[in-house]
Amino acid sequence: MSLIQVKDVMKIYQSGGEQVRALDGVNLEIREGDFTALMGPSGSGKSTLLTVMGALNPPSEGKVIIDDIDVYQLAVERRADFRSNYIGFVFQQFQLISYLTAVENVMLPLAILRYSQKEQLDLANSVLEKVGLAQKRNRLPSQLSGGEQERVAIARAIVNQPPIVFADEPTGSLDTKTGEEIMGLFQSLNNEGLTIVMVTHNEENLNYVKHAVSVRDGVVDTERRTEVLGGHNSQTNLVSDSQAL
Ligand SMILES: Nc1ncnc2c1ncn2[C@@H]1O[C@H](COP(=O)(O)OP(=O)(O)OP(=O)(O)O)[C@@H](O)[C@H]1O
Repeated sequence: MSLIQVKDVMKIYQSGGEQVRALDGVNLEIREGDFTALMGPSGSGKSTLLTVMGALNPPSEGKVIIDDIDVYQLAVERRADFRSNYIGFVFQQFQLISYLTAVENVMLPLAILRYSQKEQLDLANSVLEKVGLAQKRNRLPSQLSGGEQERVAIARAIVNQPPIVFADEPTGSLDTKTGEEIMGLFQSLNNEGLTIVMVTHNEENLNYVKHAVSVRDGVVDTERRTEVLGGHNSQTNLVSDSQAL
């Protein structure tokens, strides 16, 4: 079933006196349970597409429909509520709050959604356990490695069980081995049903995804679907290479 539909999306930024056409007629469908990589050269529009899909960045033209909801038709406050319930974000620089511990960082989205203190703590602890950080829950971000900070950011993104996570270059600042561990974590979350859309420059990450989309000059250039065999993906399993929509 199609969970996210991007329909004829244009995004034009005003930069000084200039107009930058960051997205130029994008059509894309993300199915429920998909794990999609957005790849492409620097400046091609990947992050813009991610934020437009993530209900954070209104398109100049076109629509984004998530679970049959036309997200930019929602008033700003309702769109913020929608984001809180439907979408988790993981950014390359993690964006953890430096003076809060790991568990306090993970509790934040639940505090915003007005969960009780006990629910916040119980859910944050259980999700930190899931990402392998239960022992370090009381550390500040500065007392954690890059991979561990990434795990906290992932825990924070999934703590209120949104159906979708968007990640922008989540392995960009990690060494190869840590990057592989993080991709393995994303893959196991996807196997549990989480829909994930990820911007990445790293071709190795294609080993973990089900669907790769190439973005060039603000358009979706090609799409490839991978077939998952026994829970493991391989680039050799690419089964189709079709022109996008
Ligand atoms: N807020 C903004 N104002 C003006 N121009 C912008 C803004 N954000 C992005 N752009 C421009 O839009 C185009 C697409 O940028 P975007 O960040 O989406 O590309 P990207 O593919 O994610 O790049 P990278 O891989 O380098 O992160 C670029 O030309 C960029 O300079």
